[in-house]
Amino acid sequence: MIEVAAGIIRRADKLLICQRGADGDCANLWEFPGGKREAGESFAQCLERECREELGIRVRAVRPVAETVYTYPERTVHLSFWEAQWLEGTLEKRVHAQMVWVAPGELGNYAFCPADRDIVLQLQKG
Ligand SMILES: Nc1nc2c([nH]c(=O)n2[C@H]2C[C@H](O)[C@@H](COP(=O)(O)OP(=O)(O)OP(=O)(O)O)O2)c(=O)[nH]1
Repeated sequence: MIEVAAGIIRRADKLLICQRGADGDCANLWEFPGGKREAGESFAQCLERECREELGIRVRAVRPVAETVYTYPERTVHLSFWEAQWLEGTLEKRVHAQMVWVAPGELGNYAFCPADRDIVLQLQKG
């Protein structure tokens, strides 16, 4: 099972969502930024590292908000979603096709990774 941490990062009542690139898993679909946990890392440390590496920002993982296990045709992922606080840095589009801030009510306009269905529904409720 692949373990992944993903962050719910808020700014002025909006959430940061990112579109995955055209190659690889969940190509072109939207996600919450994060990535695969490495050996010896907690989910919180993983999220903080991935945000540094992939977005160029420093965040603090504040609290876990949801857990999902989802089986794609090729693999099963265990996703740990965390509320994260932006500490410093400016967003840099290093790996994603797009990064946008959206109001929770607008999340339905984006095609998310299938594993994100429940967290998206939860966030839409506010
Ligand atoms: N980051 C993230 N990944 C998600 C979400 N939903 C979802 O199904 N995934 C899946 C897509 C991928 O199969 C996996 C994350 O792996 P990844 O390829 O982004 O991880 P990574 O940044 O560590 O990449 P790499 O080093 O393996 O290239 O989790 C989500 O909301 N955020």
